[in-house]
Amino acid sequence: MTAQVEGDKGGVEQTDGAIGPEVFAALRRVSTATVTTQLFARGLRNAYLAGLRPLNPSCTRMVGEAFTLRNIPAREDLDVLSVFRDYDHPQRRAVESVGPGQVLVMDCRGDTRAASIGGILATRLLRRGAAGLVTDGAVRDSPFFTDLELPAFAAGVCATTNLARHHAVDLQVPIGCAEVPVYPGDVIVADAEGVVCVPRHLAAEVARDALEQERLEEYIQRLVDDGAPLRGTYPPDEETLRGYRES
Ligand SMILES: O=C([O-])CC(=O)C(=O)O
Ligand SMILES: [Mg+2]
Repeated sequence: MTAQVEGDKGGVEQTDGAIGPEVFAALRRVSTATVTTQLFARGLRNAYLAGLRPLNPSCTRMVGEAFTLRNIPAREDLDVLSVFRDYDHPQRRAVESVGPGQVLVMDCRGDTRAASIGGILATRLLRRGAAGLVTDGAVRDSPFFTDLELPAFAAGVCATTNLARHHAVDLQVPIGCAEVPVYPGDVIVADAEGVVCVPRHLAAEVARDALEQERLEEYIQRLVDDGAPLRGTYPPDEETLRGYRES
């Protein structure tokens, strides 16, 4: 694994070890659109978790390491209400294991016919210091999520409890979420547009180059807003780049 330290010009550079806080800080400042372009430039075209929407539109900014939970289809004889008497049920254990700053990412195989989590468990995640939650299934208690100060992204809402469709099996294994591969420790980045998964080993360089892309695009945006045509401006030719460097 690689990790990152603050570069001498305020950027981020790779070293060995954990992901540095400056990488998370940089990713918090850039859009998911920019992050997908940086991943695309590195050959990764399937990083955006299509179809997931924020449950609280005023609480969408989320960056953190993925903590994964895998569900398989439920079975009537196994998935009954009494399983929750076991506090170590994998769904409950997942909630009580997510660390501060981590994002709980749940694989529900895109099945929104039952919830994957509800308001009480989400409140517990918030109190544990989680950065947020992501599911390619549904949530229940969705009106409660509208005001919850926890970024939460789901493919739908459904009043039915998880046991009807989902059998939680594994924590911290590679999963598919909205058909995107998510490995434990990958960096999840979200904004009002949705959720992107950044492979852990790319987090630092994507953060660095995304910041630079956004600076340049802000400059281009201003030029276009002032009436500049696309030709020569977007993408920028040498003259526009010179103007940007001198700005
Ligand atoms: O049964 C569930 O999915 C859990 C639930 O409602 C909650 O956390 O409030
Ligand atoms: Mg509930």
